[in-house]
Parts: sequence; C-alpha cells; structure tokens
Amino acid sequence: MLDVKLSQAEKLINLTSKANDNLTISKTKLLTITSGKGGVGKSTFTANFAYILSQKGLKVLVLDADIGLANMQVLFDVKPVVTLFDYINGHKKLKEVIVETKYQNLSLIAGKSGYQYGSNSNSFIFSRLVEDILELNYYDILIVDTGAGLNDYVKEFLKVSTNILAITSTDPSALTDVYSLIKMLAIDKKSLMLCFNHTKNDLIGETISNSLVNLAKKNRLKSEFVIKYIGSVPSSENITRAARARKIFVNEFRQEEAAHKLQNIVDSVLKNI
Ligand SMILES: Nc1ncnc2c1ncn2[C@@H]1O[C@H](COP(=O)(O)OP(=O)(O)OP(=O)(O)O)[C@@H](O)[C@H]1O
Repeated sequence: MLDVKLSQAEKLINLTSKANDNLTISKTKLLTITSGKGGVGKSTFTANFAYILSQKGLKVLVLDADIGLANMQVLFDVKPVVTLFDYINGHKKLKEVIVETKYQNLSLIAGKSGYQYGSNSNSFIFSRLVEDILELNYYDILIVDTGAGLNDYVKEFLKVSTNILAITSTDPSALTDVYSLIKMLAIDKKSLMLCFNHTKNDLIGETISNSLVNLAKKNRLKSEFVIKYIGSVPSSENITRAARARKIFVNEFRQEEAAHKLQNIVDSVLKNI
C-alpha cells in the first residue's frame, strides 16, 4: 500500500518537474490566462491578446481549456470537428487536434463544454497535454485559457505554469475571487500578472492593484510573491460588436483606445515572460 502511495507521489513529482523542466528546454513559452469570476471578458481578452502576438510574427497556439464554456472557436470563427478531448481520450494525435485559424501564425486547440473532471482527476491529463505541446517545440507561445473559477482542472494548469496572467473586472465579487487566486498562488508561485477589464481609466486598475498588494501584505502572504500590474482595458461597444460578428476587435478597430491598451498589455507581458 505504502509502495503504491509512494509511486503515485513520485509520479506527481516527476510529471510536475518534467513539465517545469520543459519550460526551460522548450522554445515554447507557456502563458496561462485565468480569472477568478466568470464573465469578466477573459476569452475576449485572450483572443485579442493571441492575435496581437501572432501579428508580431510569433507562432501562437491557444488551448481553450474553458471547460464550462469553450468559446474560443467562436471568437476565432472556426468550426473544429475535433477538440482537446479527442487527444486526451486517445482518438486523435496531438497534431490532429490543432486547427489553423484564418489568422497567420495563430492556431487553436478547441475546447469542449461540459467535461466532468472527476473520473480522470488523478491522472494529470491536462499537465500532460501541456507537456506534450511544449515537447513539440514548434510554437513560440502556448496560451492556455483556463476558464473561470478555481476548480481542480484550473488548479492543474496553474500548477505547471510559471507565467500566469489574471484578468478581472473591478466588481467587488470579481476582486474577491481574484484575491482568492492570489492567496493560492502566493503559496508556491513567484508572481502573478494582473490586468483589469471594463475600467474607466488606467489609474483605477493601478489603484486597485496596489490595494490588493497591500491586502496581501496585511494578511502576511509570502513576501517574495509579486503582483505585477500589467494594464487595463476600457469598456467598448465595439469589443462586443466584433465578437458577435466573429471578428477580432483589435484587427477591426485598430485606432480605438481599447485596442491600443491591448497592444500595450501584450508588450508588457512579453517583457515579463
Ligand atoms: N472591454 C470590454 N468592453 C465591452 N464588452 C466586453 C469587454 N470585454 C468583454 N466584453 C464582452 O463581455 C462578454 C463576456 O466576455 P467573455 O465571454 O470574454 O468573458 P469570459 O470571462 O471569458 O466569460 P466566461 O468565464 O463565462 O467564459 C462578451 O459579450 C464580450 O464581448
């Protein structure tokens, strides 16, 4: 019995350290984008973020791990017939579930809504998937869109990620959820990049970010843990309009303030990963 337990623990350590090792040996950088609360604009942010990176000539792969509401295919206007679960279930090879979008340098592994984590929760399927993508050593950046909340599969992605970006609105309930994320990450991560959506101006995001830093200090979270304020995106009707038309906002409305803010956010993130 003890032997079995030990071997399971060893398996976890090996898998985690293997994934972490790959972060240094693979040319592919892993960026995990998450949010505490749902509906704050994470998927829209991720789609625009990925598009901007791809326009810089970087090869970008987006993994839609928003199991509750996989909608990246809608934002990129692709109709994939395969999803990440065809790979996880062994029905398809990894390269067969990677679909090209209409945008150069931008590929997607589509998600699937309604997955039940329970049956596979001890088999580290998601960290293995990330590891396999890193081993391809083909993409410059892998962006994982985790879905909202802090359930087991979100935690699994966070566990293997050194570059984590949280996007939140400034609603009290969203900030409460983001603080829960900060508390969890402060235990064994070095930092969190923080972005705000639907803000009236940059100052609001920066002020709230400082308040979260102060709260973390007051609650004596690990002092080495760094919360990096990366930027804010204002509300824009054209963001919703573009998404409804299955188009990428920053491509359609290049001169809008929100598009400039998104560009600046990408530049800041690139300096931090
Ligand atoms: N800055 C913004 N200005 C205006 N509308 C926005 C902005 N960001 C996102 N939206 C709109 O808000 C809605 C929710 O966005 P989105 O689906 O990206 O959120 P989400 O956090 O990914 O949600 P979920 O967690 O439920 O998947 C969409 O209709 C989107 O077009």
